[in-house]
Amino acid sequence: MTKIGVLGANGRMGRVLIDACYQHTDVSLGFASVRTGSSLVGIDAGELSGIAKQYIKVCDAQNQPTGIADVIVDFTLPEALQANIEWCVNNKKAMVIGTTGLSADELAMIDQAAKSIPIVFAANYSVGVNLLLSLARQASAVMGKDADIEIIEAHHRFKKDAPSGTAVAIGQVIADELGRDLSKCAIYGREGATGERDRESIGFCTIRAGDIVGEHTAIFATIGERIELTHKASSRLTFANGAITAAIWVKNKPPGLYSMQQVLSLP
Ligand SMILES: NC(=O)C1=CN([C@@H]2O[C@H](COP(=O)(O)OP(=O)(O)OC[C@H]3O[C@@H](n4cnc5c(N)ncnc54)[C@H](OP(=O)(O)O)[C@@H]3O)[C@@H](O)[C@H]2O)C=CC1
Ligand SMILES: O=C(O)C1=N[C@H](C(=O)O)C[C@H](O)C1
Repeated sequence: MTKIGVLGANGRMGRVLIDACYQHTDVSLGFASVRTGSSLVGIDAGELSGIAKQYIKVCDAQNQPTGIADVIVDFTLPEALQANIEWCVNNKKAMVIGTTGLSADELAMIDQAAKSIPIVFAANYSVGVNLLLSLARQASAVMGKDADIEIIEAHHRFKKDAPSGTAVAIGQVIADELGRDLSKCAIYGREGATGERDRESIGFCTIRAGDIVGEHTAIFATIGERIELTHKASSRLTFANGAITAAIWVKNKPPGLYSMQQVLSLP
């Protein structure tokens, strides 16, 4: 049995993660924490999640129990990352991190922490998106040199970062396969007299609307044909279930930084 500590328990993902812990037979919820000073401290984690009572009181992020959870699952926001990582390193806890929109410094923080604790870090924990990453790599190898490559993503109106972490991860896989530097070839939206398309660029297009859970398409278009790889998530449980799979996998791993592709043994 793997005991999970859920951070950011009041978030869209936090609440679904509590539900996923309840549904999985081989994990259980160790604790669930919320932002320091939140009025939700003390309420039942199950009630917060909208499921049956769990008889676990939501705790304050600065008062998390150190002896209960084996793996900490962090789907919060970039500003919470440093404190979350410090707590896990100090208490020798494995981590599953799903937060996106991280800066270079924050990514370096994860790299540094992974020297002392095992961490799975992925922009997307769904099986389908991780398969799409492998397919995008394959499509790049076969037709990437000739194709115009565009990545389109759509998410709910509440999302705070753009393009999505998943879109960036797809772009990175493609750029790596083609030997391009994503920071130089990425184009984030177009407007006005843009001129003809630069053949080496990788375009990103972002849609924010309503309650879209998460959709990604990678287009490889030549003159005469195109391939479109599309993934559509229709439930956040997809991400939460993937994070639980990662938590079980990483529990007894040595310190290091692991990907969801490794968790799923994808090529
Ligand atoms: N990797 C993946 O598969 C997926 C990743 N994500 C990513 O996960 C993250 C969370 O998404 P989502 O749940 O929709 O976002 P929400 O805004 O709904 O949740 C974020 C949670 O983090 C908490 N939080 C923010 N700052 C702090 C802080 N300083 N200390 C403690 N808690 C804090 C918020 O607390 P409060 O409620 O008090 O504001 C909130 O509960 C995003 O980065 C998103 O992109 C999302 C889905 C899948
Ligand atoms: O914020 C979200 O909701 C999601 N964020 C992740 C991302 O930025 O890629 C993953 C998923 O698409 C949902």
